[in-house]
Amino acid sequence: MTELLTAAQMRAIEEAAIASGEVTGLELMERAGRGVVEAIFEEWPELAQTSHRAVVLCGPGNNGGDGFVVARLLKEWGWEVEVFLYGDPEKLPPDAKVNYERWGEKGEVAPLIPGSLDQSVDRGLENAIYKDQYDASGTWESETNIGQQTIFIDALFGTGLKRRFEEDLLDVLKEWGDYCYEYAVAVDMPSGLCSDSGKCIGGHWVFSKLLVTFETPKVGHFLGHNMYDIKSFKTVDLNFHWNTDADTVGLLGYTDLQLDKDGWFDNGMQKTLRTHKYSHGHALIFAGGPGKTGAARLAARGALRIGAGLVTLGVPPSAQMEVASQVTAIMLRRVTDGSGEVDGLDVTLRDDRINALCIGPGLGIGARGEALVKTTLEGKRATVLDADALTLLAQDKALFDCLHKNCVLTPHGGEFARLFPDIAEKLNAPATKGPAYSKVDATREAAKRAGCVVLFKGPDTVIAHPDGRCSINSAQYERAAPWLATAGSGDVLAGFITGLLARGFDPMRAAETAAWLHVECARSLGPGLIAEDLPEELPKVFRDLGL
Ligand SMILES: NC(=O)C1=CN([C@@H]2O[C@H](COP(=O)(O)OP(=O)(O)OC[C@H]3O[C@@H](n4cnc5c(N)ncnc54)[C@H](O)[C@@H]3O)[C@@H](O)[C@H]2O)[C@@H](O)CC1
Ligand SMILES: [K+]
Repeated sequence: MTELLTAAQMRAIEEAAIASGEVTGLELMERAGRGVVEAIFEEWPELAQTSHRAVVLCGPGNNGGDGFVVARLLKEWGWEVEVFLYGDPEKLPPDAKVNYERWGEKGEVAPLIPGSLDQSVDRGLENAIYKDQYDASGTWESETNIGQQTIFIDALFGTGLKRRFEEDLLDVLKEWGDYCYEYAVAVDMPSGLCSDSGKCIGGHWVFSKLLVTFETPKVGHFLGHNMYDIKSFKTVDLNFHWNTDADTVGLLGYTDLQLDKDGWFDNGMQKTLRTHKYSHGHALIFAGGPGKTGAARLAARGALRIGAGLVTLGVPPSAQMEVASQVTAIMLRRVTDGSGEVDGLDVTLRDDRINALCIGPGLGIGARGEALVKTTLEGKRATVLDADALTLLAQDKALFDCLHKNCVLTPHGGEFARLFPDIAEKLNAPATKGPAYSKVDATREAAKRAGCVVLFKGPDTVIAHPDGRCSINSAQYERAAPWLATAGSGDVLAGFITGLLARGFDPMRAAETAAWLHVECARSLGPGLIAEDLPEELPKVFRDLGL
């Protein structure tokens, strides 16, 4: 799994490498700056053809130091380079100071103060390529795109951002935001955003198209939704040895899922020629009353498609006809209440082959729902609790206390806030200091309190285990799938997790694998997706994965 680091963890591994004598800080900075230049040419090969103009904004720390290296290397390529420094050059840290001086042999450094960017843009316009012409329809087009010859490098702040910007810097950055750039690069972080949480600490942040980070991405790169302007994300290898005992966060990727070509999934419950449907578990998913059964049916379809051997919908008698008219491969069983000889859940659960349950989608928050959640939790079987079940847990502390290690909670933001109001308050408080409390911190704290796996949904889904293990399933950058935010998509996710639990996955791995496949289905299908499509796309995704 790609390990995502916090600023403190990154600093620790860098300091260890320097202390071991393997590399100097100056060499790391040189590799970082060179990496940025290479990433620029890789991203925009057209820029390597001729010389261009670069505007580099350097900050008061080592991020600024990287900026001076980039400026020097671009100058050596024959580019026209303007460098601005925010802060006192005498106070630069040692390696940044060396690179400030090296740049000083090639060009000037202007202070970054309000107005300086406007003047720089004016200078750029003197050489602008004006495109005045008739377009195909005969309309006069006039376009002046400063981005056509200027590349902007944001090396103001990286992992060391600590507090809100002073007003003078805010003025400068608002000036920056007035222009639309075709070529804009964030060095390590978009300045203003926290590298641990992705939150805006500075009061404003710098927009870019390309983000270049170093050695391994930071946790904050994959949290929140502030980095929507970044179209491309690159990681430069700084080439030093490190490993860390710290609790790092994993970024989920295909190779982490141990999907196995011969057996679908390498988990001891593979689908092979020797197995039959009872080898792959039996999932029970509860439906709500009439007119509310769609959510559970979506979950059931998801559980079946992801490979549960059998899936049964537990329905109240009033909804039996509705559900029966809609399902075929999925079975149906009357479950009227938590207990009772006629249609009681306790009777259904006498069947030990039912090894995974899903409760919540469309369940309702009335007495039946509450009784079913209670009996479900008492059974201690692998269980996904979603939607209305989460509301019921939030309302009843005694019910919440019944959660056990085989549970998976799948809240979205609103449900999370109901279940863990104090944690959500910390998470949603305006960030004023770095590093800020993050969605990773919040999900870890929630998992510990609940004593089970918590999957906190979003384009930055965070999955945490009570023992501290944590991963992010990102639907950002090249995995962006905004069309996944559609009614019922969460029900399908709950069904995917349930299906994998039925197949014997442990709760953490079931949640991680399901979340990753859920995004893959959305990416495979593309815009126009509705929740019903997600389970139906799984066979294609499996096939594309070579399963
Ligand atoms: N960790 C690594 O392995 C490497 C880090 N490098 C670079 O070094 C960066 C981290 O350097 P630093 O720790 O010096 O951190 P930064 O350069 O991000 O900024 C720290 C400086 O900014 C000041 N500061 C923080 N918030 C401020 C605010 N709101 N207003 C004004 N000043 C503020 C701090 O007092 C400090 O002087 C990384 O992001 C990366 O760009 C690279 O040079 C190479 C290797
Ligand atoms: K930056």
